[in-house]
Amino acid sequence: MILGSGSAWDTACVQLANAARHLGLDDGMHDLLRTPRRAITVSVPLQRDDGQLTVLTGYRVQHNLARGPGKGGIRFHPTTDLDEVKALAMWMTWKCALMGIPYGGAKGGIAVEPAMLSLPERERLTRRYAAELVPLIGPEKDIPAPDVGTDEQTMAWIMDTYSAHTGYTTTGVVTGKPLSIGGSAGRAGATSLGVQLSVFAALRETGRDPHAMTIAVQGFGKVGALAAQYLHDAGCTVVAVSDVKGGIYNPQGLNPAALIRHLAGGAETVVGYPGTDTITNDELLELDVDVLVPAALEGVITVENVDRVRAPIIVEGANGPVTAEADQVLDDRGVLVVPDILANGGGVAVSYFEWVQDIQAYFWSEDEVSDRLRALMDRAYREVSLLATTQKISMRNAAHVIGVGRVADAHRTRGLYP
Ligand SMILES: NC(=O)C1=CN([C@@H]2O[C@H](COP(=O)(O)OP(=O)(O)OC[C@H]3O[C@@H](n4cnc5c(N)ncnc54)[C@H](OP(=O)(O)O)[C@@H]3O)[C@@H](O)[C@H]2O)C=CC1
Ligand SMILES: O=C(O)CCC(=O)C(=O)O
Repeated sequence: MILGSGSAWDTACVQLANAARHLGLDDGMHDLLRTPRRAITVSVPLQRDDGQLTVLTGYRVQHNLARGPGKGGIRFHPTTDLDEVKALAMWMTWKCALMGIPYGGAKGGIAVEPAMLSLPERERLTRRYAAELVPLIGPEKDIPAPDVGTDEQTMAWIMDTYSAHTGYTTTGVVTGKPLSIGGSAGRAGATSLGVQLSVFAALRETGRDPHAMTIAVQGFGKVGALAAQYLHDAGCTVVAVSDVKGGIYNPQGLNPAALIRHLAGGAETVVGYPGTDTITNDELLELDVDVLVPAALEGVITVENVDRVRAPIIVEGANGPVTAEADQVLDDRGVLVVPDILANGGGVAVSYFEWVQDIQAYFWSEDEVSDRLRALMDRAYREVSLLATTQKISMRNAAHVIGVGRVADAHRTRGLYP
């Protein structure tokens, strides 16, 4: 195992290097797979509601396009930078290959705190950023989707801005759109459903009874909130959840649906929810639970805290929550880590279904979407688990070996590499 410095980009490069070594890839192919195909930085001027002009920085990285158009979310977050977006784009490449969907990997973002912007400011910012991306994106080129700090409305503005440039409505340029303009049934909960299915697959594999399981979920956003709800609805006891302001804990279990309603009713944070103790995000990661689901940001389990992480199973709802060094420690300790590119692959899988439906202009029922998602998740989990068991490698390494191997194969088959 090769170790790195702890940044998302370093972690992604270490994971690639481990897979490349396992696959016996030569240095040229390894370089080709590491290097982003395109990386663009754009300045995004934003006129604030008070008339002031602020210039923000946006990014879009198309990491690899060998298997199809770029695919990946757009993040609005204050610490977003080019290296983070490169890492997230690389993970999208392996994720799409692992899920068996015909895309390359991409990701984008703007370094901004969206909570500080009014709705009209968010719209102006999104449209201006989208206008800068118009030459790069499109249903056959690169298809953005929501990520941290963005949502269905953001996708609607991007779709509209793109369509205004092309001169006709192009629904397939983004996924994760509202249903009324070509979104797919089931996309909003798809990542979370995939996380729940991954948790259950890991429990089955290790002979654990879901009804006896305690679970902690970090992050109560688009992924974390519904993952907590689906796990609760499926019989697990969700004892802790958190957002950026902190976490809440009740050893008897929380009711995620009631908590979601509490937030929809205007509460700004989960902290202070009646009948719960307040804990920090660090404390949540270190709880004595059966399953830990990090579903916020990358790099939260590091060499600094990994020895205090007690869950025997970690299912990565977030991208890159465990650094490469911490991952090695967990592996040595026998912790079962279901890696991000598998565990959260349900989101991009249903994004693929949305794009297919947009292109056909023919839409499926939620049951059809959910059945197809379950089939893709099940196949991907079984492939990773089988390789991990037969080759005696971690689920992380196995997932990367499959994803990286498929992309390398696409390059060889196309003849871009001898
Ligand atoms: N959306 C999707 O379909 C997919 C998302 N992912 C990944 O899942 C993760 C979460 O994404 P998503 O749910 O969409 O994002 P959201 O923006 O919807 O939610 C993020 C959540 O994390 C919380 N959070 C932010 N910063 C911190 C922090 N420093 N410590 C603890 N909690 C924090 C936020 O709190 P607050 O609301 O208070 O800011 C919020 O609850 C990301 O890693 C993303 O890349 C992966 C696959 C698909
Ligand atoms: O739905 C998509 O296209 C991408 C989702 C995403 O950004 C991710 O899987 O990390």
